[in-house]
Amino acid sequence: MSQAAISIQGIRKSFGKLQALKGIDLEIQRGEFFGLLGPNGAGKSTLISTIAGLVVPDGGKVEVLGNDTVKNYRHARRNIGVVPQEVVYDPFFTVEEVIRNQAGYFGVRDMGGWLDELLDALELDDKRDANMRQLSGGMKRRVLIAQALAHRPPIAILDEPTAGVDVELRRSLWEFTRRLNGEGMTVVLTTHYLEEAEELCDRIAIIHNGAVQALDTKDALLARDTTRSLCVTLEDAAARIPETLTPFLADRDGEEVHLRFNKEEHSPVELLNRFQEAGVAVKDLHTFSPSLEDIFRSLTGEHLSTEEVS
Ligand SMILES: Nc1ncnc2c1ncn2[C@@H]1O[C@H](COP(=O)(O)OP(=O)(O)OP(=O)(O)O)[C@@H](O)[C@H]1O
Repeated sequence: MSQAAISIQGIRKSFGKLQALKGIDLEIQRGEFFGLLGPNGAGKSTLISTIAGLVVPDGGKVEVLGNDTVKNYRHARRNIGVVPQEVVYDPFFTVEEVIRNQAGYFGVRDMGGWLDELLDALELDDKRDANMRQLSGGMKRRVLIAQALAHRPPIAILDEPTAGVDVELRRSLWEFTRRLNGEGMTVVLTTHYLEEAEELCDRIAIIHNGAVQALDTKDALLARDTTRSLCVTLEDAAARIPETLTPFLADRDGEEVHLRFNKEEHSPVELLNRFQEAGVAVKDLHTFSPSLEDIFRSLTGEHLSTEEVS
């Protein structure tokens, strides 16, 4: 079957005068690990809510495995598990009850071994009888993920699942989502962590001001920027930069010199030779390529990361 997992066609949504989504077209294929990136207020959560049928668009339509999210809400909704950004929970239930209730809501009475698998993968085994209010913030977040996946949907949508989560848990969540994706689940992830998108996603849509600014594979996005950097450490901190290299000079701090060049026109070896020709000795060097953060910044003019990834 060639049907897309999620087909988004011309979605528009305004809140009063604010146009949150200005006509979004996206097709997410089955089995993809898809990243939705954008700065705060770009429209990512509104788009996710539209896919989940929680927001009715002003125009356009979304289909989940061929089911229209408005006309055929129940079928569309059953095929997705949404992990919301906000941690909302019922304080009166235990972890196991919360997960079972959610499965029941989608008509799954017998979770079989899936409950244990979820609890194990999310490291919640010893918390299965704990009351939700007894859990730490990170644990509650893990329960939200288990809850969203309780009915074993073919598509998982994770809205910043690792925001505020410690490094170790973040790693284990990455592993788990990667495993689910490897088993055939389509995963859509919104994140502020470019490191996360770079590591996990096959294709990435960059959303800014309610519109798709770029949509491509991660590798193609990274290849768009042909700028490269060469950083050298000079033997002599007072040495003059050869004139042939001054057009490339991005920064200098004593013996540390940062050169920026276009890889299609120049090479690091050529630039190093220019030092040698001018008799300036180089004691160390390294090169680096632009990151998704650089590409993101050049497309949107904004930084994506609001927190440090430690
Ligand atoms: N229910 C609402 N009523 C009014 N304005 C809203 C509502 N929901 C979202 N908005 C506005 O729509 C725009 C897009 O918001 P949205 O939450 O979709 O962005 P986002 O990309 O998910 O941002 P973040 O990364 O901060 O979560 C924002 O300007 C937001 O203030």
